[in-house]
Amino acid sequence: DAKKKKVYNNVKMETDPEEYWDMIGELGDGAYGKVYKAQHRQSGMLAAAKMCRLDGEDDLADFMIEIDILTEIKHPNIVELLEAFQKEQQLWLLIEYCDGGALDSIMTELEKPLTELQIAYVCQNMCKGLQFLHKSHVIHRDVKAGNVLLTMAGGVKIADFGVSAKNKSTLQKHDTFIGTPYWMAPEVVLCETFRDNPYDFKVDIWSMGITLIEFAQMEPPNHEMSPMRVLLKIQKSDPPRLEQPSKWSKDFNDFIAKSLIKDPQKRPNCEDLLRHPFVNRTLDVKPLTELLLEYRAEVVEE
Ligand SMILES: COc1ccc(Nc2ncnc(-c3cccnc3Nc3cc(NC(=O)c4cccc(C(F)(F)F)c4)ccc3C)n2)cc1
Repeated sequence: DAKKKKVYNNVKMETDPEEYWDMIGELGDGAYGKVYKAQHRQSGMLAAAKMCRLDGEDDLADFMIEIDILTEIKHPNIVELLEAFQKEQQLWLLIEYCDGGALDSIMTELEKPLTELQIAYVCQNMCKGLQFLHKSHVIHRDVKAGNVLLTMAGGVKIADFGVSAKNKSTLQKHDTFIGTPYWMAPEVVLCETFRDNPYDFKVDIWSMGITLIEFAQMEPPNHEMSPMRVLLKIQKSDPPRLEQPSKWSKDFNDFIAKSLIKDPQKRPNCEDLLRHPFVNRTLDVKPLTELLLEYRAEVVEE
């Protein structure tokens, strides 16, 4: 019988994106496939376009998890899916282009960490984005500076470049860990208590706490250790702290301590954290736009 044509309402089936979009540059060539900078011919709108190969029968169904998440989640602090195309064995995802790039690349390029005011502004926006994700019953599971995108206007957008959404359902596939261990919460490391755990969204709060240390020190805690050693350390040691606490405000140190509470039941959620004095105040976008102009100057220079 004719293969039942699956209807994917968010995907333009059997359509070539190049009918509407010009590929004007390359953004990266990661494990997931090629990513281009694309411009919409009609509107001039910019996008990041990722082409994924559909080799297996169930590949499209797996990518549909990512497409469904991104279609359903519309929030100023989460990257926005503009369009998705399927053409033969290719799936194209087009995401609104964030012209500031990823925060880990910005720190690497400028060879310096963020200031406390820049961290507070980014943290406030990340909390709002994560709050929305969690309210939509989506757990990110790989929060880190490399998954935070900026726009030159000072927009902060949570993305996920790492594993395909398929691995979002479980952290393990064929018993290999997926995702980077340095940002992993203790309960994830323990794992046996992890499945069907009502507090599993709290893993993103821990990873955000680790990401704040990464913003302040350019690297996550224990970055000098091997991934395997880190898993044991996270599980058995006290929560990490800033290396030089006296260099930072009491509020910043306290916010990190609360995000890095080992017991997920005692760890605060995004609502709780948005009431914390470190982020519960009017924060100017200026420190971040200054950072972006420095970064823009640096990149142009090269
Ligand atoms: C090297 O310099 C730059 C300069 C600008 C940019 N800007 C930019 N803006 C938007 N997207 C990207 C991007 C870069 C590399 C790979 N993928 C990118 N975006 C992207 C993200 C996704 N998916 C997600 O971000 C995603 C997937 C699942 C869940 C979630 C979340 F939980 F956050 F909602 C987010 C799918 C397809 C694409 C093309 N890059 C990046 C690097």
